[in-house]
Amino acid sequence: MKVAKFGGSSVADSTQLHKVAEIIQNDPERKFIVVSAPGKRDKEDFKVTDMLIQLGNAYINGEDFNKYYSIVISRFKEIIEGLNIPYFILDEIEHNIHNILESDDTNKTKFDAIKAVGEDSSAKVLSAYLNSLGVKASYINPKDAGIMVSNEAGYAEILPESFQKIYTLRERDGILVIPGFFGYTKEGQLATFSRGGSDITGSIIAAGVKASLYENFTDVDSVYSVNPSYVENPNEIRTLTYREMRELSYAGFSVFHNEALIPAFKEQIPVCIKNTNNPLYPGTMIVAEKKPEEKCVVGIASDTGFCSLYVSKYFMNREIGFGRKLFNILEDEGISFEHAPSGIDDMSIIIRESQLTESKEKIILKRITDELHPQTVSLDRGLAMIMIVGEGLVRTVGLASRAATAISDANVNIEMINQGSSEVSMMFGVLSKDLDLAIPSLYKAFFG
Ligand SMILES: Nc1ncnc2c1ncn2[C@@H]1O[C@H](COP(=O)(O)OP(=O)(O)O)[C@@H](O)[C@H]1O
Ligand SMILES: N[C@@H](CC(=O)OP(=O)(O)O)C(=O)O
Repeated sequence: MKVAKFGGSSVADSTQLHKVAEIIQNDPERKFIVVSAPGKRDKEDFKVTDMLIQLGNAYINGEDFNKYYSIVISRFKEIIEGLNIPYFILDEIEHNIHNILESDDTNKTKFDAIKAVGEDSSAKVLSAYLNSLGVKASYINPKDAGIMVSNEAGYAEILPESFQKIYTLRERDGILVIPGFFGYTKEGQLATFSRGGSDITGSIIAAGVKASLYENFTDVDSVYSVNPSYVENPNEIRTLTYREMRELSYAGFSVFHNEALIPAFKEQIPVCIKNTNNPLYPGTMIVAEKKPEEKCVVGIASDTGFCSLYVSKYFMNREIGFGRKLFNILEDEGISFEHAPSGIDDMSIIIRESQLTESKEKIILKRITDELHPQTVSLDRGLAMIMIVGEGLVRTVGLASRAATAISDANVNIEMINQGSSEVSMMFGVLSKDLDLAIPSLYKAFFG
């Protein structure tokens, strides 16, 4: 039995949904179908989830939300008409939105429930469409499927007790269409995963039902060695290990959510990234182990929006508890960190900029100055992280120098290097504005 997840681009309109139905019917093993909310139909288009977020924000701020409501409803109206399925589904979608807004829930819960309307509606639409084609299919709400999550709206995590119930879905008749992106807390409240979280639902279902394969259908033929927005026709990756894909998706390969690999990895379910627009193409397999390859680097990922908190103090290495006190300050202020390279007298902590408002920055710098008495403490914004990833990395001589040469060939200054903490990746920090130069140069050095 397989799980097939169809992303926003695959359910963006009725033409895409025709393809989805054909893919489902072409393989009787495709029993568990997970869907996202309708995504962009072209570059200028909007994602339904973004409109729902605008709707939720407008509602909470007491502003007029009708503009966003109409956009969402007209998108589903177009899809329902294009598929020629019963019109009452549109009424159901409208009722759902009104019920959420008029409920007694807190604004936080209502907001998450509104965010999930896109996925929930997509699943209802697809199961009705499959029925109209004579295929036995039913919509399954995540509560009914057993997806129980932690009480962290917008960042929910799966609870381990979910998997036993999910396994029982195997006994149900026909195709099960499950909305991605959300689950329910023990108290019965809806909570969404982080953005892009339908990939996580697909992986949870695949692990729960012990699927033979988790197929993730998107709009590209494969995972490429570099984000295709930086390089034309980049190298296609045929096979990746879970470790490689997790590092790459964490560092910016948005094609697959980095948290989505964990449930599949725990149950050793192979994952295949495939193209809804070219379903016979083999795609990219993600597996536990692969044969050693000639090329030790499989991909170069990058992401912007980081800052570096730099602290220096003589004899930092000998001051017992210095690191703990520094991290305690961050913990107290509710800040998580990404990397923390350190030296004898220095430590840099890489943090996502979105976490540090100007007032938070002031508080943290003052507390470090007052409580740790460093020589220097400063914060540099506008950083990008580049991650070079490959299983063979630790065994290959001269890789760091090849990468550093490629970056300097592009006339880009390296702000930071972090190698050694992960066996499969090497990290370089550069200024965000230099990414357009550094990435093509690195790509040329390793794949050109
Ligand atoms: N290394 C990469 N390989 C393939 N696609 C990538 C990579 N990095 C970023 N992407 C982007 O990921 C997109 C697919 O992910 P996403 O937009 O989330 O799809 P979906 O709508 O199917 O969920 C691609 O269109 C591509 O622009
Ligand atoms: N619709 C949600 C969840 C998701 O996974 O979407 P997509 O498959 O389009 O990345 C979002 O936009 O975050």
